[in-house]
Amino acid sequence: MTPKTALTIAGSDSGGGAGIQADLRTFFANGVHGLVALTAVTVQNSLGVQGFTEIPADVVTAQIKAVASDMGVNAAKTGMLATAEIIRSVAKTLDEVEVGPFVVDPVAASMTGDPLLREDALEAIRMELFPRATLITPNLDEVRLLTGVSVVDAASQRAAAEALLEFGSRWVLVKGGHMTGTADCVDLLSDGREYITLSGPRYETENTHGGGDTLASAITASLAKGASVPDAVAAGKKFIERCVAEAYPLGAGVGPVSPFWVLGPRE
Ligand SMILES: Nc1ncnc2c1ncn2[C@@H]1O[C@H](COP(=O)(O)OP(=O)(O)OP(=O)(O)O)[C@@H](O)[C@H]1O
Ligand SMILES: Cc1ncc(COP(=O)(O)O)c(N)n1
Repeated sequence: MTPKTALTIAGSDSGGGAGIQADLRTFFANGVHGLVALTAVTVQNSLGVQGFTEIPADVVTAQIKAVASDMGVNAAKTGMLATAEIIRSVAKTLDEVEVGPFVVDPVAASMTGDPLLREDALEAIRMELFPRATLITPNLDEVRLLTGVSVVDAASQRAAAEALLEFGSRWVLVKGGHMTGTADCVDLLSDGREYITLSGPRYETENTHGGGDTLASAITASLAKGASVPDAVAAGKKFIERCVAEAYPLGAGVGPVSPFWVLGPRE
């Protein structure tokens, strides 16, 4: 049977832990066929991002149009978008082709602090993509950059969700992976009417490279299969928890979260 399809519009991670590599393996692990519009090639390992080259904007949009017109897209997500020009071109293309539910992960920098966007591009994501998004999934650094709100507890997490919804997405997920002083990892999902707290154990590990991408692509896979946003986010949270629990060291720096558990027990 032909599986549902999910499109990632994102960059490549030569270390294989984040970016399209994380998205494609998460799509596979969640039973959907992955489609790709590559935006940038990063030179990256466990220690950080040494540099990147962006793909010309017309080549990014041609990839989207090629797969959408022929194969159909049941849901789509964005990761690293690199430049304001790519963002504006993607936004225009989304008005011309059907991609189903649309998840925007406003990736601004790697977890090692290296920029993944040229200057002024985050503002373009806010202006051009948030109003078109079914769901946006910022982490706490991105929340601060976008709204000025520093999330330190449940009240400020809710204030951040309210401020982010002003930018026009239908739903927002304020991820709490980087919140300090909490025993659990608490993410907050809201559409302005419902406020849904997703709480799970915080695993002791340094190896969380690709965690944000993996969560957003697991959510996108569920949306492609027809789940509601709350159900897709709940399933994504369960998926990422298991991936963080089984994360492994690789290289001298930060290792990746692991989807290998889906293969069952191995030697
Ligand atoms: N140590 C942990 N244990 C369990 N879950 C975690 C842990 N760290 C992050 N998570 C979960 O992983 C998901 C990604 O959250 P996070 O806030 O880390 O996003 P991010 O900063 O975009 O990710 P990245 O690590 O890729 O930069 C969230 O659902 C969060 O609750
Ligand atoms: C190509 C690409 N896309 C996204 C990330 C963010 O992932 P992380 O925050 O885990 O470094 C990354 N490092 N590289």
